[in-house]
Amino acid sequence: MQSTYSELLASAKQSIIKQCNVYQDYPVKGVGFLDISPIFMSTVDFDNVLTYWQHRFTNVDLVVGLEARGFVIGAAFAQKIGAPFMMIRKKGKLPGQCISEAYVKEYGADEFEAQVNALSKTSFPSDRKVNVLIMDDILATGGTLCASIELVRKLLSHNNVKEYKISTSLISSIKVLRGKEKIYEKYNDVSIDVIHEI
Ligand SMILES: O=P(O)(O)OC[C@H]1O[C@H](OP(=O)(O)OP(=O)(O)O)[C@H](O)[C@@H]1O
Ligand SMILES: Nc1ncnc2[nH]cnc12
Repeated sequence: MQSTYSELLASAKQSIIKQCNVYQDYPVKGVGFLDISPIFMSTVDFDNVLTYWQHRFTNVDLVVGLEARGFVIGAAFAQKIGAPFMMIRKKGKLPGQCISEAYVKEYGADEFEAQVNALSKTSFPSDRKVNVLIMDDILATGGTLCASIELVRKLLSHNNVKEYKISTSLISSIKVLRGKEKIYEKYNDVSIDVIHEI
């Protein structure tokens, strides 16, 4: 019998709790690092997460994965739902003309880039809003996600996509760091879906 939405969410949440580990004072003192990588070693647990997302997000026209852990998550989900996948990479990793956004994350500063022509060969629906899903593992301070949203908005504008909805999907978020609030303050039209908030 088909699982309900709440059963799928509960199953995904349990898989994350079961597989993910926290490392104190890594990579720097004061950071509680949430390591989600073990979930990729369990096809059952990883699929629980992907299956929840498959029911949570429909009509996804583009999946965007954030370097590096977001690549694993986003590419797997994009392939599962049959959607195109685009990488947002750290500065200096992408050839050709790029747009960039510098940002600060919980334990340092970084800069994202996206190729200007990344969407040039992709055809999007013209009879409804284009649904873009940005995927990553952790929402901590929100600096990373903010930068990725800015790049996606610029890319969509560059490709004359005027009607779109940007959704974001994370395995986990760290509530005390108020990353969600940072995003909602800057982008009130973006949705944030987190399976397991700690
Ligand atoms: O919410 P924030 O405070 O901005 O931090 C969240 C980001 O930090 C990590 O990326 P990081 O660039 O450290 O690493 P990775 O290359 O290992 O994914 C994580 O994967 C998120 O992308
Ligand atoms: N606490 C944390 N755990 C894992 N990844 C992170 N990226 C930023 N903060 C993090």
